[in-house]
Amino acid sequence: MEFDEVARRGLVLLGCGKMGGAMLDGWLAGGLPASAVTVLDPKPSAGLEARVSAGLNLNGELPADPAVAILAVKPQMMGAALPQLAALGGGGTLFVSIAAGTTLATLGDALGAGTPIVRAMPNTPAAVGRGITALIGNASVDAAGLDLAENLLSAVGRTVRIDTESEIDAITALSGSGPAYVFLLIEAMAAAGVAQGLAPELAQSLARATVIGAGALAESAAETPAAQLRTDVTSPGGTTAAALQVLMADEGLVDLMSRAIAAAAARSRELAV
Ligand SMILES: NC(=O)C1=CN([C@@H]2O[C@H](COP(=O)(O)OP(=O)(O)OC[C@H]3O[C@@H](n4cnc5c(N)ncnc54)[C@H](O)[C@@H]3O)[C@@H](O)[C@H]2O)C=CC1
Ligand SMILES: O=C(O)[C@@H]1CCC=N1
Repeated sequence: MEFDEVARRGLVLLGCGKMGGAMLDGWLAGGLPASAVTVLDPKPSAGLEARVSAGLNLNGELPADPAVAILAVKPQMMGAALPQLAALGGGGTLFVSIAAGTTLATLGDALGAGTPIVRAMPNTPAAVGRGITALIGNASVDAAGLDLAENLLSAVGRTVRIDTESEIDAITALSGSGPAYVFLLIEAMAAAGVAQGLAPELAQSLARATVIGAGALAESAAETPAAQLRTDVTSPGGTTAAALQVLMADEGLVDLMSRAIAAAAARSRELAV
């Protein structure tokens, strides 16, 4: 992407943990100069500290008029952390919050009337440019502000604009948290392989390669419904059918996933303050 305006005016990142760090990696890999980035984080990782030699401003003074400020602290820390950036509110700096739960109204109250704020929900595959981020702006964000947020987020994967803020709870539960479900699937498949007598290392690499390969196939066959891709694996009376009888039974994976995602969405609503 073109980082011109962000490179010229600067980007401030409040909180550089797993998700802030994943996005930062993506932006730097995409050509944003480290010297354009100011990170505020009381517990910087060693990897982040190593970027200081490339010009990244770590816990130093804020730029006077940054193009964008990214809020990537935990929702529970937002109230304590946000005052550090309050001086940038109400004006030309676009705020982009990726915090689960925290609403546009809450952020607007903290940052002052007229502050352009985009609420976004990314996921950690952003670190390798394969994230998916949903975003929505408040009433103070104009078309250029939304474009800027979308440009930044599309530098680390795909983006989708939404019209209703409350959809973010379900999106957080599905794609924000979703990578964890896939990693658990790898763990569960590997453990099941070990239970069937495979060596742990072999089971791990088979499980991982299977999920990676299936993901790539789902991507290359984007027009084919997942149900068809599943059917393609399933020989009548064969091994896959035997497994799917277990996974697709009442209270099987579909029911379990539905309950898991409902729990995550409920937690997202609880985190709303
Ligand atoms: N981890 C994920 O997969 C995703 C996380 N998110 C959201 O991203 C946000 C961050 O989550 P993670 O990166 O997982 O958490 P994390 O705990 O890895 O990172 C949070 C960072 O904030 C820093 N921090 C704490 N207090 C601070 C303060 N007063 N000022 C500046 N920095 C401060 C911490 O030192 C830490 O590095 C959360 O709001 C979460 O809801 C959104 C989508 C996905
Ligand atoms: O677990 C969480 O609350 C955050 C939001 C989505 C992914 N991680």
